[in-house]
This record gives sequence, C-alpha cells and structure tokens, in this order.
Amino acid sequence: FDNVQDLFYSRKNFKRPELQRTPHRSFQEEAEILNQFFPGKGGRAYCLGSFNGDDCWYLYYFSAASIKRKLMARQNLPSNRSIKSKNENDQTLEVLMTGVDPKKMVNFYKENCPSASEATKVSGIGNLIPGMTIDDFLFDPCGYSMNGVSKTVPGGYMTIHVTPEPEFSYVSFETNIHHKNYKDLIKRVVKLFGPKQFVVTFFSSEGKPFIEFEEDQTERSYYDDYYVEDLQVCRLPGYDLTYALFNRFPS
Ligand SMILES: C[S@@+](CC[C@H](N)C(=O)[O-])C[C@H]1O[C@@H](n2cnc3c(N)ncnc32)[C@H](O)[C@@H]1O
Repeated sequence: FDNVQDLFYSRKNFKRPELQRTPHRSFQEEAEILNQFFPGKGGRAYCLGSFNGDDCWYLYYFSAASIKRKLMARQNLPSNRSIKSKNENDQTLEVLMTGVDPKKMVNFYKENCPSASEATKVSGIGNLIPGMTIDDFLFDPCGYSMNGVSKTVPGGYMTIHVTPEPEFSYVSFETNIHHKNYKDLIKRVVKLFGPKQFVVTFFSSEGKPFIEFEEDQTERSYYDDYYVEDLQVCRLPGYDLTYALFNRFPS
C-alpha cells in the first residue's frame, strides 16, 4: 500500500508493559515508529480513559483527509468538512473484556473441548452474528481465536480472541457489521463471557449516530450488572468515536 487513506492502530493498556518487547513497552514509542511511516503530521496519538487509573485505551489514527483539509484551509479554499472519508457508512465496534468468568472459559481448554469448531458452537460464539463463514483455532493447552467473514454483508467481519488463563483472562470482540441495536449486541457479547470489566469503543463515520450510554452510576443500567465508570465521545477527522469503561457492581 503506498496510498493510505485511513489507518487505525489501537490497543488497551497492558497489565505488564515491562514484559513486552520494545517498542511495545510504551505507546509513545509505538506512536513514534508509526509516525516514521506516516510523515506529514497526519498521524495523531490519543489516550482515552484515565491514564493514572488501571484502564485506558490507546489509539493512533492517520487520516490523509486531515492533511488535505489543512492544506485547503491554508489556501483559503472553502469547506474543510466537504472532504470526507471514503467509508461514509463505516462503523466498528470493539468490546474488550477483562476478568472473565472462569466457568465460561472451560470451553477454551483443549482438555475440555475436542475441536475449535466445538468451542465455537458450545460457547455461543457461532450464534452471535448470523451468516458468517468462520475460521477458528484452539491453542494448546488453551486459548482460542476466530475470524469470520459475512456471507451477506460485503467486507463484513467479526473477530474474537480468548485468553482464558484466570491470572490474566481477556477476551476481545470486534465487528464492522452494522447493527440496528448495538446495545443489544454488546449485551449478548458480555453475557457470553461474564467479565468483571469491559471497554467499548465505537467508531462511526461522521454524522452517523453513535451509541449513547447512561452515565448514572447509582441506578442499574441497561447492562444490568454494570455501571459506566468512564465515558468519552470524540470527533476525529471523518469519524466520531465513543469510548466507555464498564465495571461490574459489587455483589
Ligand atoms: C487467543 S491468543 C490471542 C492473543 C492476542 N494478543 C489477542 O488477545 O488478541 C491468546 C491465548 O492463546 C494462548 N496461546 C497458546 N499458544 C499460543 C501461541 N503459540 N501464540 C499465542 N497464544 C497462544 C495463550 O496462552 C492465550 O490464552
């Protein structure tokens, strides 16, 4: 690729960054490397959530359109908003879950499950989004990854990665398939894995509606057992981004 329109690199903060190889010990270092690939100041690094707490989420975003907008503004050409991303109906949802329910993790150990396709079936992953062609893999002795492409939505995908070890359990879910009711999808994903905590990120192309989460921390929310701890909504060139951190109510 020598003509990149948009690039997104994102990840949650690491539990033990010091165990990573350089440049992954700090997001600053990762961003510096990415900047070398994307000169011209189109690439920007962000941190959402609380960076002095336990949870935050990093994003590096390069947008060729933002460079064009600046050039046009400098030349006094009209309407910087007229240059939009090509992906006008683009949306991507991620749900990043930590402290997942050990009882729901048994399917992701080879000793309990004969095959990856069985893990996909019994865990409920196979029914999450209908009409997917799924490529799944069960690691030895444990761990699971799946990638699915939609049979009906061109370019539509979903992906799930499961780290079941209780000391550092983690499940990530991502899809770009449009849903009328994202809250329902998030609720179903969370129910499959029962995390103590989860982060939702949602990109939607500019001007399209984004998910609204209740900020009330005292009432039971739409997500029953969880309350919103952090909530941020950002406008990026071509995209609106919502970030929310949910914590389970103490039982
Ligand atoms: C599913 S992989 C995915 C990791 C990836 N960083 C993610 O979460 O997107 C992680 C799980 O697979 C297990 N695993 C077993 N063998 C592995 C291997 N060769 N490479 C990566 N993970 C392996 C790990 O112990 C862990 O439970």
